[in-house]
Amino acid sequence: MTDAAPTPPEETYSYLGPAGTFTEAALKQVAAASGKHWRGVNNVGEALADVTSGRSTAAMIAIENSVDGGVSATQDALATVPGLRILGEYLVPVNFVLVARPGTALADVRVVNAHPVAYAQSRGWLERELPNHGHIPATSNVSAAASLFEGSQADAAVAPPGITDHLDVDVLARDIGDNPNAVTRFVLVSRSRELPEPTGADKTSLIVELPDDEPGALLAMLEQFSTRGVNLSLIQSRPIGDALGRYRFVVDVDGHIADERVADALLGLRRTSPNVIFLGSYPRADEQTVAYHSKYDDGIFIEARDWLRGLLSGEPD
Ligand SMILES: O=C(O)C(=O)Cc1ccccc1
Repeated sequence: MTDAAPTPPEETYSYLGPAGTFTEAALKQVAAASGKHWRGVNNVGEALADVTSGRSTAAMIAIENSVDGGVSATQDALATVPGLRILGEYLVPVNFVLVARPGTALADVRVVNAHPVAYAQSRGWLERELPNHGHIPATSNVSAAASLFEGSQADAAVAPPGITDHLDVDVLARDIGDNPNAVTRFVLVSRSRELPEPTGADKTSLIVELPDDEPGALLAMLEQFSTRGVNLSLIQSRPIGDALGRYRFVVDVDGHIADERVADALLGLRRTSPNVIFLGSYPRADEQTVAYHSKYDDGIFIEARDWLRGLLSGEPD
């Protein structure tokens, strides 16, 4: 008699919950997550801890939005939690409604529950229409509304338009976001070492530290990319936190680590930076093919390497 094979743990995906958040909408775009177990969590740290502990296969987290910039909690977590890789990016258009318990009028609203990132994106409307309001931070856009029924001192909440599918709330105002075209970028993060295949429309995410007190160190870092024809789509500084004036750079570059020009730039960074964290190469959400000059084609780098190898091994010219 043979032993039955152990049942593998159910594949789980963590996301900022509860159901109805924009983060859930991003996870719905992931074909591999369909039909799997989804675990709603309270913050980015909890989502990433699920991944590092092996409790979850992957986690969906917000990393950047078009109004308020980079999500610092996410950028800092990716810089400090070891072993994480980004498998893909997903874009979700975001707009917001102001909701309240049934029967509340806009004129009654004194205090508003809102996720800090949603609050930052609705600040113009809130300051104009509710100039004296107070703000209570919430863990997510849906929990902002849910807590109105759980003893919150707030009278209203900033929430996603789909909130009425989940909760019995009155919508006091629609489209309260300061930018009607706001988009949030999410990333799916895992511990997997498997690199997504290059598609020609890829992005590589890195975190780079600079040598201390070296004039021109930032320029030298940027030159690693410019001399290989590699375009940057994001560069943002975040304080390292141990002393004033020490920063790390969150960098997104066009291209895949399997592209020779990107690989060569990474070698240059590794030589010149005290710490380079490779967060992953993955397909761009906008599917835009990466454009670059033909002098940075893979074949040009390969030929140069072969030429050097030939010289070293004494091959005839
Ligand atoms: O996913 C959500 O709904 C969140 O609460 C986080 C968030 C906040 C603002 C814009 C996008 C995501």
